[in-house]
Amino acid sequence: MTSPKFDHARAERAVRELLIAIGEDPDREGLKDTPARVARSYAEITAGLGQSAEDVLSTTFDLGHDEMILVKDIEVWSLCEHHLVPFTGVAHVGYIPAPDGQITGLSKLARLVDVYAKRPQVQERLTTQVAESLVELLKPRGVIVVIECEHLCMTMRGVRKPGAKTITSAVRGQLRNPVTRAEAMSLIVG
Ligand SMILES: Nc1nc2c(ncn2[C@@H]2O[C@H](COP(=O)(O)OP(=O)(O)OP(=O)(O)O)[C@@H](O)[C@H]2O)c(=O)[nH]1
Ligand SMILES: [Zn+2]
Repeated sequence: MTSPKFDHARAERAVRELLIAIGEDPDREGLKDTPARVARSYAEITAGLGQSAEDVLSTTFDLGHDEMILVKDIEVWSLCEHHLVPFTGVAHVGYIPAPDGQITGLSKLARLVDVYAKRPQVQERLTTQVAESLVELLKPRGVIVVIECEHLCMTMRGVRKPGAKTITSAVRGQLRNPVTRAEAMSLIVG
């Protein structure tokens, strides 16, 4: 779902301007449909701007499960807000349900990552937003979010260090307890 704020005509004009700025001819055969294509592509990769955590965490149910639930290796594609090039990797999202046992669907954790990844972002904020929205909406006893990404702004340009990975975490509630945290980390790393 595209963000309602997305202005296709303006995005097309901007891409046309950018092509001119880099010394290209936006009217040559190969480029004539590019502004519209790039606009559609940006609508898709910034679709999270039109979504909220409430949209995806509205389905909850009570399974009486009171131990940690962890979905690991959720693919992440986000957009570095400094250079507008991708950063990509995986997110691991775990929580210990609230005492009333309310849990959400497993796919909703992956959808939540996308809500905050599909927009101009920095990895630290992405990590915190996923954790904070789980705290707010599921009222769990604990949350752990670990994200590992490669930033193309560090690979294809600038410092040019392919393979460098940035790892960020946000840990809340009972998962800050060293024993529980170590158990979660062993599941993530193992
Ligand atoms: N903390 C953080 N930094 C990021 C992230 N994505 C990109 N950056 C950094 O943002 C910084 C922007 O630095 P600037 O000096 O303003 O830009 P620049 O001249 O293009 O920097 P270089 O990338 O070093 O060439 C760079 O160090 C990037 O590596 C992120 O998700 N988190
Ligand atoms: Zn960057």
